[in-house]
Amino acid sequence: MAGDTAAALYLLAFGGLYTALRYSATFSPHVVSTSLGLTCAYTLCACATTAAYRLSPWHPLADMPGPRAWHLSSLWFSYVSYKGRRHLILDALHAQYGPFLRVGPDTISVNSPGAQHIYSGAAHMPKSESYRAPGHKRQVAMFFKQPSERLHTERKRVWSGLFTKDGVSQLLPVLEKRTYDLLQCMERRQAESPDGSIDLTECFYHWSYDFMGDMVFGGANKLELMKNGDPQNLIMGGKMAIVIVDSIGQTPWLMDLIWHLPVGGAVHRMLLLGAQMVHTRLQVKEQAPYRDLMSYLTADGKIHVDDLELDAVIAILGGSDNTSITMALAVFFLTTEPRYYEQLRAEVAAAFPDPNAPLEHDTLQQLPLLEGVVMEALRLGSPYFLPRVVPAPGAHIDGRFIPPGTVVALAAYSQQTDPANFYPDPLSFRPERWLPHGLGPETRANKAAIASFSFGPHACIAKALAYQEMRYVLARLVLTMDISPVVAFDARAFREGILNMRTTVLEEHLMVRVHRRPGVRIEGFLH
Ligand code: HEM
Repeated sequence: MAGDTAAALYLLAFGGLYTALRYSATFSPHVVSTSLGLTCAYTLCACATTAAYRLSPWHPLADMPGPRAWHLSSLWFSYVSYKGRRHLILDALHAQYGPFLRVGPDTISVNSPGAQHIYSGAAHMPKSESYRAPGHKRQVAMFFKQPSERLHTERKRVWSGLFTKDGVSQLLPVLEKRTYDLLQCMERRQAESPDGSIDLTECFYHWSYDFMGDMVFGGANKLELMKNGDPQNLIMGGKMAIVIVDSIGQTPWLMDLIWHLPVGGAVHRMLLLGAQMVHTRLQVKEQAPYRDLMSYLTADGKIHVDDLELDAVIAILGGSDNTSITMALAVFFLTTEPRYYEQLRAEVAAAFPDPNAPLEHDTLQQLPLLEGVVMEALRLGSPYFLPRVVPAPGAHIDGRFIPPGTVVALAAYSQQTDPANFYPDPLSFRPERWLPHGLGPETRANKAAIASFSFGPHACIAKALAYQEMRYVLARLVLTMDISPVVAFDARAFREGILNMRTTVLEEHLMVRVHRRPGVRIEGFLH
């Protein structure tokens, strides 16, 4: 039962009790306090019985180790998720308790390569309730959680038209234009800034929103964040919506309640924005010279407009958030260890001696250090916790039986920093670990352990495009710009302030100075 329905029934029961006492033959003047007392007593009994059962040896997860307090209620895990250091806390707890860790009454985290099976098609594990659309929304999808595997496959097939080789190749001129817009935006903001510095992450956020606006709506919504800034607070509003779903969503009944409170406003606003954008796009007569996502979704007229709105939100958020933050982290690591910036430039410049030349993707993906930079930024920057539900009659992970109904997720960060997979210096940004000679004869760089795009039928639909975007922008940046952190920049504080709640939130700004390289043209330069 949804949390808000349960709360309504609770109030109804209280009202019923009050009415019964009020009009009973043995009427007492303390009818309100008696009703309240009885309701509280009932609540306490219900909580105590539930808590006792969750801690008891009869609970199906009784033999799973983990902090006892976390077994009592999923509220702990919601709180830990909300604070943004869940991946670090889980990592420490896995080190203490082993690969299987009970993190809630019905939830476990698994730190083992075998846990990738959770996401495979063969496991048939649906996304957990944390992905469910709150507020009894009619739509069939929230963060791509469809009610059945068949509906999910059907919807993904419609989307996939855009992500074929042909679909993506149409977007490349747009990517190139938006990247030149980014370079101009960086220079303009720097010239306008009183201390001559810019927040590079913000520039990347704005770039990715503008590019997604083109990709999803053919530019019909004219967001133009790089030009106009973000007066509607789209970026932080979108992030807040993800944070709420990823943290409070771990306690689904609470999510249903939050939906009706002001704190759920970020999710409401995001859905409203999706609705407005779809509406604008559907009104536009003149289409873009390439196929946008909406053209695929509306092609056969079968997808309900409510679902179009939700898909638009998924595309804008999913498509802009991860890419921009991965690039920001890559530049953070490259500029705090400038030898990497120089080495990367040397590699890219050897392949493209003219900094304004078109950057063919086939060449970009052959550049080993560029690949290493992207892989390291993904490895350290995507500590996701993606919960799935074990179907009946249960499942085996690494030979251990997991009862049906258990919510289970891979401890991605622990795998991505495990010395068994990445050695030496698993916690450091070392792009050369991906090169043929790596970091010496002992090097381990286990690509299969990178869970950044997840696995199986729900894996990221845009993985190839995302790689293409990141390679393209990073290559163009190093070819055209010198970038250095401002003198006061504290790299340690920046790294410690990287929070993750499925979206990455930075406590510190990535403040840099940029200088255009000699011979580079930016204004009006397009192929
Ligand atoms: C560095 C960039 C990106 C990363 C690291 C990334 C990561 C992921 C991950 C981990 C998932 C699985 C989520 C889950 O199961 O809860 C996912 C799914 C998804 N991503 Fe991405 N993503 C990126 C870029 C993009 C872009 C550019 C788009 C474009 C719209 C996109 C669209 C989607 C969609 C639609 C899904 C749902 C797929 C499904 O459930 O079948 N992503 N992504």
